[in-house]
Amino acid sequence: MASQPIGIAGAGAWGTALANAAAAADNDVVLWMRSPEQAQELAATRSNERCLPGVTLHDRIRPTADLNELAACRAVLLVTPAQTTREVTAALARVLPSATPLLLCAKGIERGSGAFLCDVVEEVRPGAPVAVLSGPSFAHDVARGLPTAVTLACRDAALAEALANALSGPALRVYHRGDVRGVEIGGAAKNVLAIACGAVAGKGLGESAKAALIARGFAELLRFARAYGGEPETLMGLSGLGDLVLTCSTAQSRNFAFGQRLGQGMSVAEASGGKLVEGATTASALVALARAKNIDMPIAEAVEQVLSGAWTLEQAVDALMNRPIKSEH
Ligand SMILES: NC(=O)C1=CN([C@@H]2O[C@H](COP(=O)(O)OP(=O)(O)OC[C@H]3O[C@@H](n4cnc5c(N)ncnc54)[C@H](OP(=O)(O)O)[C@@H]3O)[C@@H](O)[C@H]2O)C=CC1
Ligand SMILES: O=C(CO)COP(=O)(O)O
Repeated sequence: MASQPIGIAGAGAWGTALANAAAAADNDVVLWMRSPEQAQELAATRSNERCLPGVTLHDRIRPTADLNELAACRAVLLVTPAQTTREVTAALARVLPSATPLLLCAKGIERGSGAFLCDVVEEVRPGAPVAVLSGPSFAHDVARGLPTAVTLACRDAALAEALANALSGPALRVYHRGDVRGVEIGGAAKNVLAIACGAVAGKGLGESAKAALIARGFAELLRFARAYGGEPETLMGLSGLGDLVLTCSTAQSRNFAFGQRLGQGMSVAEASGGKLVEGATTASALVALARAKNIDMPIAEAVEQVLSGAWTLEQAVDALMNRPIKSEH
């Protein structure tokens, strides 16, 4: 069992960084990507210059474009954008044994259905083990071997512990937990809130406003998680508060950088700079889920109104500042 490789589906920045971390944790790694040309290039150059420049692939990583090579893995990490979860899980379901655990590493909520990603995976692979890996972790930091700590959640406690041990290495500490819903909510929602923090930075509204947004954003996260079955303690940990603080603090985050460009006056269409901005695709689904249960999420609402073109940023700031004064908790 221990000699089976770890599989990674998706060789973007995060998939490649996790491949290096898993290899550093003494695993053979099969790194799958959809493009045969990219797989050949990674195998030949031992680097992924397009997605993670300047990082050398660990010797124990085998790049491939053949999905069948994941069939012999002891677990597969799904590291493609949130909105591709259904499609890629369906492709994996055709080749993986039903007992192979799938670890979701994307952060988002499915648009259209409003489904949490673990529910999407369970729908596509009924009865197969599913886990989620999330927390404050920039791909470049992990790939460079900088100290990082994340949370892995799985309803099967023994499996959560085994997977956390398998992936923990010299620079990556993986904590385990049973609260799958809480962990995935933290990762999905913090991206939306980080857009707001970026916009505050881009508009020059000051560090005090940013700190207020983080604290009030965290209150939104807690309310949402409670209503959808997440445990408050989970949200207070790495995958909630930890990732919210990281993503709201620096333009190293694509979500923050996107918000920052909006704040500087760029249009929604221009601001992503061609990069994956998960908060922008998840905002409408998050807000729809909040409205469905009457959860007060004014910051997420404001982000959604700006992204949909209903409000300008100035209107969003006015709306947030002119809410009725109330008790803090
Ligand atoms: N980057 C980071 O620091 C972190 C990212 N994450 C999360 O991980 C997820 C992926 O992010 P990241 O790796 O940075 O994104 P990237 O944009 O760097 O990479 C996305 C990868 O997914 C592949 N892909 C896209 N669509 C499909 C598809 N339909 N089928 C198969 N492969 C596909 C892309 O392949 P191709 O090149 O062929 O298009 C690319 O390799 C996101 O949800 C993100 O929030 C989580 C923690 C940290
Ligand atoms: O999730 C991340 C860090 O934990 C990466 O954030 P971005 O997608 O905003 O770059």
